[in-house]
Amino acid sequence: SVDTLADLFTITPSVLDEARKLAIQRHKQAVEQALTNYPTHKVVVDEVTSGEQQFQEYNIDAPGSLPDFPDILSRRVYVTDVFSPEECASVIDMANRHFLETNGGQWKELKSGQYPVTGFWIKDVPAVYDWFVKTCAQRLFPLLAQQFPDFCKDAARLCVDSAYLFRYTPETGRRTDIHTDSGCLSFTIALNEDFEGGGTWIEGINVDNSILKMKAGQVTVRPGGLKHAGHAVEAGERYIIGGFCMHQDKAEIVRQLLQDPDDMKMLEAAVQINPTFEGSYNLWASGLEKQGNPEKAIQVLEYCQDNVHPLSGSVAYPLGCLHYKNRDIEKVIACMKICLQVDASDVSAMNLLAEAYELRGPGNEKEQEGLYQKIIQTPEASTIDKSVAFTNLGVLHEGKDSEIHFYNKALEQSPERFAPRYSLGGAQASRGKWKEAVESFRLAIQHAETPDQETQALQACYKAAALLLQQSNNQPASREEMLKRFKELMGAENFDKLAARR
Ligand SMILES: O=C(O)CCC(=O)C(=O)O
Ligand SMILES: [Fe+2]
Repeated sequence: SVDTLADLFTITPSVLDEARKLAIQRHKQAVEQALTNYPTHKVVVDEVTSGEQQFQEYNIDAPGSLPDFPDILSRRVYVTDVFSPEECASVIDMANRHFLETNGGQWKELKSGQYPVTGFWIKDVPAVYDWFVKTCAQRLFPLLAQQFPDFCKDAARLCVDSAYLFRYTPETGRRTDIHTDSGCLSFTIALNEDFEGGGTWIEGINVDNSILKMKAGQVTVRPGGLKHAGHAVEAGERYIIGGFCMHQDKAEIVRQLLQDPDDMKMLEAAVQINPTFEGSYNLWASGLEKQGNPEKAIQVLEYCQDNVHPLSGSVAYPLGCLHYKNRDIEKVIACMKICLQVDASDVSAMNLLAEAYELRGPGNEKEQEGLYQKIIQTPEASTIDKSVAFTNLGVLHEGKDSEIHFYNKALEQSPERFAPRYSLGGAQASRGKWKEAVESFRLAIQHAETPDQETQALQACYKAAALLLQQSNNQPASREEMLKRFKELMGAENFDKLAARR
């Protein structure tokens, strides 16, 4: 590892100047796009009549810093009452009606990091959109300007980079991944409160469990660069609107430089310009790895972990993956433990941690078993995640009664997967259950995902069929008779396929 960032930098001061220019250019384009998407500047805004709005205020105490304007934007979160329950209900209603009319009532799915969430970009739903553009200009921008006066003196200079409405449910997406927003000022509107769980997790906020709860109609305003997540909903539906804003006249240099994941110089420039923002390092490191320089990628991430942010999943996860490729198992384990300390339901981290324990060899079965069980019980885990975990449990329980039970559970989760079908056949064969094994291998052939898997399953099927025939007390009288029986057992098509390969 390196002690100073200077040892990692390669770009010249003139490239740094270019970077700033490019970022300003991108910002201009982003503002233009923002005003096209959300023409808040065309809304007539009445003279401000009401007095100062009252806010509850929360401090943030976390490592690292905001990507842009860290000295001007205070790391604070503010909550206030804005909308009536009726107005909130009518927005939810507009959204539901839209999907009834356009998609049979079915909501669309968006991605948040490793998790799916149902919802939509506000600009794609006309009724909500009209209400939203007006509301931003007339009611929300003024709140942002009021709370961040050093950053924004004139609410009319704000614009919306992007905005979405999310509907979290336990079944269709209960949470978002931990992230920062695409804009330096954000607001979140709580549209309802009749659900369990939910709330916004915000790194380092001084409330219980770092989860901020709002009543319907309340709005949070905060710097978009704070790390946060929609916290898991346990029951019911939770509706929120998130809006990410920019100042038309103030370019977000670092965030803009991070837009192109392949432009290495610009990623390095982002780190040079604000080395205290942890979020640039993983993008730079990922570019370095793609360029064939994993050693330097590791140095970059380790520097960040040691000097900028010791508890960051977006650093620890890619760093752990790089260590995994080097078979540096103890370091993988340390990194994945950091991920799970930050986010106890990070399924990707559980999977990689379990693989690390497997590579560590005999004596680590308890840890693996614990992790696979945990994945199965984690609501965020996808059916594939769970199927893989059940399959791995089967492998861990090889030879025991539970082995077959676990493969069947894996198939219940995900009947399309090859691995549990093939493993099930193997488990039946090793118990001398040739007839069942032949059936399982036939299904495995059907579900092969690669030509190698197909060959593997064809051969296993043949072998099981042969052993089954051997057992039979009426042996085939002729070679023809024997071929016929093989074809019956394996399926003629499979038999021919295998014969053709020999
Ligand atoms: O669900 C929440 O409270 C947070 C959603 C979010 O990420 C945002 O509004 O930016
Ligand atoms: Fe967000």
